[in-house]
This record gives sequence, C-alpha cells and structure tokens, in this order.
Amino acid sequence: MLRFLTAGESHGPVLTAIVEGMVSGLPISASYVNEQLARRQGGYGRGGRMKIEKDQVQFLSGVRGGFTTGSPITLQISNRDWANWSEIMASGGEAKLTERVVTRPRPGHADLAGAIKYNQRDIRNILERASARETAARVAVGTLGRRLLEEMGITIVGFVRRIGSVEAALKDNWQANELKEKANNSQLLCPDASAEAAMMKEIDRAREQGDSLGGVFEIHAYGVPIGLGSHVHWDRKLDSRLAGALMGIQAIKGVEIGLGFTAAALPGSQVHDEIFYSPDLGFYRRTNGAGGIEGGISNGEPIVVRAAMKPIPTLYKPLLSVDINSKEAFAASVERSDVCAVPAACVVGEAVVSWELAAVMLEKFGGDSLEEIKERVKQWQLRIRQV
Ligand SMILES: Cc1cc2nc3c(=O)[nH]c(=O)nc-3n(C[C@H](O)[C@H](O)[C@H](O)COP(=O)(O)O)c2cc1C
Ligand SMILES: C=C(O[C@@H]1CC(C(=O)O)=C[C@@H](OP(=O)(O)O)[C@H]1O)C(=O)O
Repeated sequence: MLRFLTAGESHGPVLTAIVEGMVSGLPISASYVNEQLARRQGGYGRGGRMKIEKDQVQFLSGVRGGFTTGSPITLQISNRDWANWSEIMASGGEAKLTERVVTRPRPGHADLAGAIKYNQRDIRNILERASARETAARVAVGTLGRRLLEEMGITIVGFVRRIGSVEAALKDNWQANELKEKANNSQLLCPDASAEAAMMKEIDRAREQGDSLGGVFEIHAYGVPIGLGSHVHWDRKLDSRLAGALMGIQAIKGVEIGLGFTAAALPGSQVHDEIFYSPDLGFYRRTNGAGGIEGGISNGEPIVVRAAMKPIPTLYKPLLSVDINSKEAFAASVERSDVCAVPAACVVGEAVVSWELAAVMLEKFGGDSLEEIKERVKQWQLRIRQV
C-alpha cells in the first residue's frame, strides 16, 4: 500500500514527508522533483513569500544512486523564511513577543475554527499548519507518483480553466503534448493566450482593490488502463478517491469529473458516451462526458477532473472579524498574501492526482520492484485487448 504523511509549519525550519510502499528501482532525481516544486512556486498573482523561497527537495532515505530502494523515502524541503521567523516561532507567543501573538482570526481561513477546536489562544498555532505551504511537501510526494506513472505510459497534464470571471476556451483538437506545452508556456498555466491576458488584468484589478481571486483548474490523465478503482465499495471508487484528494488541497471547494455539474442540466443522450469496437482500438468512445470513469472504474478514456478554488482568504481590503481575547470588532490588516494562487493549486492538483493514480495502479497490479509492476501492466494490456 502506498501511503505518506507530511509534517512541518509554514515558518518552521523544514517541511518533511515520509513515503512508504513505493516500488524499488524507480529512477528519481532531486532535479526532477525540483522542476515541479518550481512550477508550484510560479503563477502571476502570488505574494512576497515566493520571492524568498526557492524550494529544493532533499532525499534523506530510501533513494540510492538515483533509484528508489523500496525502503521508506524521507523527503525534506527547507523554509528559507525560517531565518526571519525563528524567534517568533520559538517564543510560542510568550512574554517579550506578546505583540506577535495572533488573536485576530481571518474570515475564510482556519484561524477561528482551529483555535476553538484546539483550545489555542495564539492563532499562529493553527495558521502555521493550515497554510498551503504544506503543499510543497505534497507536490514533492506526488512527483514520485508522477514518475512511476510515466514509467507505465501515463501522462498527467494540468492547466488553468478559469480565474475569477475569465474562462479559458479549449480546442477539441489539442492533443496532450500541445495542451501541456501551451499551459507551461503561460504565466498562469492557461493554454488560451487571450484568456490569459484577460486573467492577468483581472488579477491586477483585484490587487489594486485589495481583493483576491479564485478559479478553476483542470487535470487530464492520458494512458490510464481500463480497470482502476472499483464499483463494489464507495471508498474504492476512483472518482471518489480523486475527488477526496483534490478536496484535500487548501481552498478547493468543488470537484467535477468529466461533464460534472453540466451533466445535471443535460438529457442522457447528450451526456453518455456511446460504445464502439474496432479490432485495432478494441472498445472505444467518440466522446468523453464521463471523464474516463464509469461506475468508479477507469474506462480507458482520458481521465478529466476539474477543481474550483475559492478566493484567497487573506485580504488587503479589511473584512470584519472579532478579536478572540477582547471580543472587540476589528477590520483585519494584512502584511503579506497571495492575491491569486490558482496556477499553484493546479500544480498541487497534478501532484495529488498523480499520487492517487499511482496508488491505485499499485493496488491493482501489485509488485515490489518497477520491473515487476511494469511486467504486470504489460500483461493486463495484452489481456484486455483480447476481451
Ligand atoms: C497554493 C496556495 C496558496 C495559498 N496562499 C494563500 C495566501 O497567501 N493567503 C491565504 O490567506 N490563503 C492562501 N491559501 C488558501 C488557504 O491556505 C486556505 O484557504 C486555508 O487553509 C483554509 O482552508 P479552506 O480554504 O480549505 O477552508 C492558499 C492556498 C493554496 C492552495
Ligand atoms: C508559503 C506558501 O504559501 C503561503 C500560503 C498561505 C496560506 O495561508 O495558505 C499564506 C502565505 O504565506 P505567508 O503568510 O508566509 O506569506 C503564502 O505565501 C507556499 O505556497 O509555499
């Protein structure tokens, strides 16, 4: 079973993750992971913190000579900003640093609910872990999954579909590589250049007004074999697992598979993908309203998922809140924040989808080494062509 845990605070010394269950023999390098970490740091609309950090992974165990060994893998990413926060982080909100104790919860963040739940008088003890800084560790972990998927011919492509009121238009004839290239050439990971320009304007406007923006990103998985996930139990359904993984990202408030919410407004004849057969292709579809999943099982078509991100909660434009000590009303003031982080969230989305798909591949095919699982996948692909 593939599993992981992350640990670390936003302004603590490091983020750490421990991965267990990865096959041996997977070629992996720090530079391959760092490429994804750099993508996550990018995106027009991010705040001052990203100018300080330069995320780099270190493998502290489980990787030797550029290959996984099958042992638990420890990954570590340093927080450069720690140098500026070590005193505040060490103080625990005591004596001389009382002015840095956080008692003013931000609407939309974990501050108030977290402080009450964990009985904390310093909201820093909540916000440090609630922060999406943690997603750097999740991207590092998910990139191991992405590497495994690549070995099995599965490609993950993510791109931004919407920022605020601006929606990108996609062309049906864009193949995986073209989509990936267009997205990666954009500052917003948006394959539609004219929408990208309008999105940037909207971000500038929000910044000027002290406001923030959310949006929608979309992830495609190409080359996924038929048969991942299962119809037999709710928690084995592939769509349920992907939705859970995406909803686990900070600020994600909605997930769609395939046509998603649009399907609810259409008649069945315009939603369901008719089934065809040819000796060359086997069973195939001409449409993909299902987003590659039927009955919780991958059906061999590309997997298509979308996630909606709410606007960033920390606003320069003050929102009303109440001090948890004095109970007095105040209008929040902010030192630093992202205005929009949808492209970053998209990279996190690619990582969690990669991880979940790698996990279900391992569950279906098993194996302890890369050679073993690849052999089994090959057998399965031959077998399903003969059905
Ligand atoms: C990549 C990324 C960057 C984020 N940056 C910020 C930020 O700068 N300021 C902020 O208040 N929230 C930011 N958020 C959102 C908060 O982390 C999130 O809203 C908060 O943890 C509460 O969780 P919830 O929105 O899931 O309820 C970011 C989220 C992501 C995914
Ligand atoms: C640090 C990251 O994102 C942070 C996520 C975040 C939040 O509240 O979620 C708040 C901000 O942190 P800070 O208050 O230190 O500027 C973002 O910069 C990152 O993505 O690596």
